[in-house]
Amino acid sequence: MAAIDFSAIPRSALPALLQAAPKAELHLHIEGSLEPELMFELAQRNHIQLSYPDVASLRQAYAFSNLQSFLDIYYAGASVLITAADFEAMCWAYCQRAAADGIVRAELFFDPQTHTERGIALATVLEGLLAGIKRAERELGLSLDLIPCFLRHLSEAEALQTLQALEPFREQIIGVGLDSSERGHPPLKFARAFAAARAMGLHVVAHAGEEGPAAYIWSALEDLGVERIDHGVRCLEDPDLVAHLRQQRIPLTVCPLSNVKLRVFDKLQEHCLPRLLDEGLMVMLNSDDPAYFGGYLGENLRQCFDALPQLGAEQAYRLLRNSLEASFATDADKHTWIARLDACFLAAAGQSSR
Ligand SMILES: Nc1ncnc2[nH]cnc12
Ligand SMILES: [Zn+2]
Repeated sequence: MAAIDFSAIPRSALPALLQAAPKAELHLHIEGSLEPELMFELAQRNHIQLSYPDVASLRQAYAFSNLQSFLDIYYAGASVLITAADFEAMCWAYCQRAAADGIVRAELFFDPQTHTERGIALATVLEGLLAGIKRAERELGLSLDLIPCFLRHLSEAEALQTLQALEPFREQIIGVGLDSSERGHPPLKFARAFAAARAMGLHVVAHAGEEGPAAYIWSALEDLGVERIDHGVRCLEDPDLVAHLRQQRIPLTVCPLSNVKLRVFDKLQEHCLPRLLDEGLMVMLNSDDPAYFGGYLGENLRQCFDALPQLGAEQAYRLLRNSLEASFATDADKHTWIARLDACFLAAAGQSSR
């Protein structure tokens, strides 16, 4: 392949290119894709009373001061999910939006304990999500996999019980993650649960360095053995960590609109994304909880390229390519998608693909 001449791609061409080019989403909580309209529909169907009278007032409540203020509302929202059909509807709705954004691969987080604690069987959750996934693979041509996450505000014993409950579904998941309230819950707390997951041959990832310090990123790498860091934006506070992340090519699944909504950064213009790219880190964009944070992956890309004039065609290519490379898809699939990505950028630069 000819080297892509990024200087030949004008900034005005980027929105269409970012939209059309193949990309992966690696940090998406499927419960965070539950839009208020569907939430109210499911609440009515399941005879559940929400704390807000209508969609408009619920949306108004989406003004968060930090991660915990969001999580309180997010867990309450998930309480409308009761039957497999509910999980399927939520999953299918996300997949349609993902396909419209040019996503070819998505690795979906879900929180088993958020549902089992309410008496919903893990089998029901998985039956619904897998039905949505199968439909999206068939009708939209997406490549999808599931990553259950342990809730870090709960104990390690509960994480181990959850892992045990997941064992019958081993072939339906590709990895495990760690999410929920970060501060006060260092990764080390889950060292045995992650060792057990690795022993099952599962991929392992963890949220770290979103609100928590750079030390939590080190701990996720060293104590849990994670392959990717979810968020990780606070790595910049530790130059040794930045050097390590660069040398080891550890992916950081960065979520800019989430970071602004949860007040990690005051505004997108102040987001550290350009610095992370300048440091040569393997970053890509993700939507995290798009129904709550004001946009899906396409919107994250659009708003970042609008707000950050330092980003151009080369950075756009890097972000998309990193997303595909950092995925847990097969090498053959990654190769196919990267060839398509290259063809998109070569065409935009007016170069031939051959
Ligand atoms: N951004 C986030 N951080 C931690 N836990 C989460 N669960 C859902 N979204 C999350
Ligand atoms: Zn997240």
